[in-house]
Amino acid sequence: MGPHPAVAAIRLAVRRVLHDVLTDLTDPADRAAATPPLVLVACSGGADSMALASALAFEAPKLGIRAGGITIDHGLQPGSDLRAAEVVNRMTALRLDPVESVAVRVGRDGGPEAAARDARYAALDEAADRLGAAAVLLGHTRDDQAETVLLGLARGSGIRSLSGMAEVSGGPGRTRRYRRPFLHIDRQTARKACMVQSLPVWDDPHNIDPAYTRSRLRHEGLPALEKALGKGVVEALARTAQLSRDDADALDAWAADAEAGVRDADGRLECAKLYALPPAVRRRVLRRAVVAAGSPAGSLFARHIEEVDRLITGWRGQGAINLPGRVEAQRQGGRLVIRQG
Ligand SMILES: Nc1ncnc2c1ncn2[C@@H]1O[C@H](COP(=O)(O)OP(=O)(O)OP(=O)(O)O)[C@@H](O)[C@H]1O
Repeated sequence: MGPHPAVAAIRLAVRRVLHDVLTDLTDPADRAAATPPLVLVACSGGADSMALASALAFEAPKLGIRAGGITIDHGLQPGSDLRAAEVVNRMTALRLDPVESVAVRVGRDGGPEAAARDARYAALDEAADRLGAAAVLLGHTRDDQAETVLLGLARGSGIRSLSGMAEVSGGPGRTRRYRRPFLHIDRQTARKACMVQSLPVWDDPHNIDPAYTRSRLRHEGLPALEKALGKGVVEALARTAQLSRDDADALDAWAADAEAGVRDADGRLECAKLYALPPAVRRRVLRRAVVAAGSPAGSLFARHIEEVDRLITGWRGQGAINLPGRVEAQRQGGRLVIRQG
């Protein structure tokens, strides 16, 4: 008898990703540096990442891959170090090796969720570099993706923010470090896979704390939407993410091409040529120019770009616009001058 369908589903998802990781290791230097290659799972001890850890432990040896695990202790609750130690034990019991717990100090920038995430990814990057990992697997599910799309929609900042999380994304110097094998797997399946394999899971109290936006969305928002629109809404939102990502990538590529055509010999942006571009492309060209001038991409919001755009489409002699990172945008003689002050 084969494994339970939930276990088969998570294993297949992980197997596919491990094949991709091996395909990406085409650089002979990479292959030589890490033989056999190491893949890490980022494990919180929750159902999603425990299911992921179990599937990685099962599939990796069959492909000649070493499987390890990292858990991050955010130090946000009393006893979090003991819990991290317990997660290490659980990963060790799955025969992952190496297994580590890394304690981080969570700052305050951008609210508690964002600060914890920043600290977590910095620690995962550091661990992956130090251990020479070819990839780090994350346990985000289709439900997480649906939540991310809704959060993006509520921000009102365009299709890039509707495109949710990528199946493959980068860290510093590594464009394809993070992999999300479960983006097409629902949370129930991950939970079921843990249950039938008798894997103990730890439910993060933050996930049910109504003080957190994502938690409210998970426990109140999405169920209300499902009630109103039907059960397929999670799947539809996840599909929206994929379609939006493809559209956003295409528009970004268009904007990269268009940018060269709207600069004059001195590299300044010509307002008349910008005006002639479709708004979606023009706003992207402006965003690229503002980021290139030194504005941190993470602090630049749609409203900033809209204001710069009004120098092109709503020109009535307005003054310089101040942007994050001490960048200034100003219209001068039919040209847009964007520079750091
Ligand atoms: N403390 C942590 N240590 C290591 N990895 C983590 C930690 N917290 C989150 N992750 C990684 O990020 C993924 C998404 O985490 P998040 O908290 O957003 O979702 P979740 O649904 O609570 O996941 P899980 O059920 O695995 O805890 C996790 O599946 C895991 O891979």
